[in-house]
Amino acid sequence: MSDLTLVSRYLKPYRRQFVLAALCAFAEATLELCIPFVMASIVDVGVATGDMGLVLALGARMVALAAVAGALGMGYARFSAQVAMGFGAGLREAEYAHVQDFAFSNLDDFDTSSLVTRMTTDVTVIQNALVMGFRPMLRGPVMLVCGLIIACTMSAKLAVVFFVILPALACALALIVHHVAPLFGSMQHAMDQLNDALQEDLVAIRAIKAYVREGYVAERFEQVNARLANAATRTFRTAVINTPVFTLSMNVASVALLWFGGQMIMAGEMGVGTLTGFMSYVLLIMNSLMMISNVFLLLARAVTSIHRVSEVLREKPAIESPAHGIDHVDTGDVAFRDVSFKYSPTAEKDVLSHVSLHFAPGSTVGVLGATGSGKTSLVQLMARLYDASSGTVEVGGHDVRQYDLAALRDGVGIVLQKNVLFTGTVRDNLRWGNAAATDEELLRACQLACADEFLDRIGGLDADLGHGGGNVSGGQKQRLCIARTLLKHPRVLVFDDSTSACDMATDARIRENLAQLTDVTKVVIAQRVASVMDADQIVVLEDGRVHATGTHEELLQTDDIYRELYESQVGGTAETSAVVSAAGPAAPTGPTAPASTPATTRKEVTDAR
Ligand SMILES: Nc1ncnc2c1ncn2[C@@H]1O[C@H](COP(=O)(O)OP(=O)(O)OP(=O)(O)O)[C@@H](O)[C@H]1O
Repeated sequence: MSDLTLVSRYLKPYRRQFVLAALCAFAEATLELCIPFVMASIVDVGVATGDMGLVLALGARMVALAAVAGALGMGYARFSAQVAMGFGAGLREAEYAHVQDFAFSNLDDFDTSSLVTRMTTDVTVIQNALVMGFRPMLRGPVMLVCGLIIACTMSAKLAVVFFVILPALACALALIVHHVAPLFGSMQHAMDQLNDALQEDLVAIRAIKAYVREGYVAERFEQVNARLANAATRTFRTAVINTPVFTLSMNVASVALLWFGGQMIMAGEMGVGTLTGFMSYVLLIMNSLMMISNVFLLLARAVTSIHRVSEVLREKPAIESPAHGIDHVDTGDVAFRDVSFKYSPTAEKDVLSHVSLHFAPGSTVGVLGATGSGKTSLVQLMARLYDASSGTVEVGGHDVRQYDLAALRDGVGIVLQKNVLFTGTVRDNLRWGNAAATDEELLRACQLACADEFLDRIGGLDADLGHGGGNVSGGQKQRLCIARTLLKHPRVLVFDDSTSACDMATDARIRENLAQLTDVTKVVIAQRVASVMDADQIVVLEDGRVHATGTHEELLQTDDIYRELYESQVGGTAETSAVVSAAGPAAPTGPTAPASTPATTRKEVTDAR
């Protein structure tokens, strides 16, 4: 019921059309009820007395009634379409807007494909229930009650037939609806699974081809497709039983009425016209029951969808802006104070454990650690993409929870590990960072991110990046994503392995350029020691804990993990490395490539391919 109240809120803008549609349906049903009555008079009075004038007058009345009923039916179609389509659009919009407010943790709770189904198929199911169910929902009870009253007035004796057959039919239809309602739930779930498989396979179609796994994914798709087909077959196999049950009841009622009615005519208790009119009401009454059962079937399906849509609308965003939050990040000072974090409150183990760190404003901080050690989790807390489970994360001297979310995320610019570009031009994409940026500002950001090196080749700021940025290479995509974040002019800039697809020389040039941003704190997560060895501070994470912090030289001396990483990537023993390090990182194997490195490197050519 609460789901229904929640969803019906989106009907409010269409109240007028809703009432008009209801009035049309109601009036149409009432007029239709009068028609058999007039028909009985034509036969019993007009034909019986041979009064042709009366027959014609009553006939004209029947035609007029039918015409007005038809016009009302059209009125209903128009208003109900406005209600259903407007309501559906409003509901989809509300779901979409609410999903935009979801925190990362909310998104972890819903599969993308399920969200898609809930915004499309489920809304369509509710719309269909409105368009197809509203009219019979109003007409059904009106026709049933009025039909029974009129039938009783015509012949109370004959109407007894209804009181035997109708309860039996009602019970049978109720049983069918009761049985079929949960089946709709399983069918929608199977639909989610199909969408999930479809989405994953289409997104990964290139990888599927590269690994020659077409056969495997086709088989997997066949399975989910068969599951949906089976669920739908089970559901509709049961749902359609109401048609033969209805036909059977109808035929039994007709035979019984003809049998008893015939005897009554022969006994002179009833006229032929009355029986003819009565038979029309049989059809009307049975039809009304059929309508009501169909409405229940539609509603049973719609209720499942309403519940699924309500689940989305009810999901409370895990992270929200505080009222009157701080609207600007003033400095790039970052502090983690005894921070622990896990993705789910029920998870046994913390992903980050008692992390305490301080990054000075304007400094460069490198974050290293094995995969899964918690690097991404650590930096996500700075922009409040997730909230720490305990302890506090401070940016610019304030707890991140005190900031207005938009202000915080403008102040802490993250180039995510799984970065994305969108359909559109380079300019459109860069302006995600700053909608008001001029072309000069866009080009300056591209220069800093070393994206200017390929920009002319792909067609400049007007180049079309294609769907998901598919027209550029991995390394080029990363550089455009860096430029986009730079345009936000953040106080803290976070690179989550954001240059992994760039060659070493480009990586070094980007770092050199970013070093010019002296008032910006730069936090660089990297797999390559070379990417962070110039940093003011390097944080080594192990299994969610801070294993060590220090400069490159300090860590070489004191930290086993760092030393091993350095030796495995750069080569040499700790002693020789210390010598190398003492000699400066500009050694041939170091990170800073000669300034004369050609703009287009072997790696980039490979990327472009
Ligand atoms: N959305 C999530 N839900 C649940 N667990 C997660 C989620 N994201 C990451 N984890 C888990 O948290 C741990 C730390 O992951 P995180 O991504 O922070 O590591 P990382 O050091 O950045 O790894 P990598 O270098 O591979 O990117 C891992 O064990 C991972 O499985």
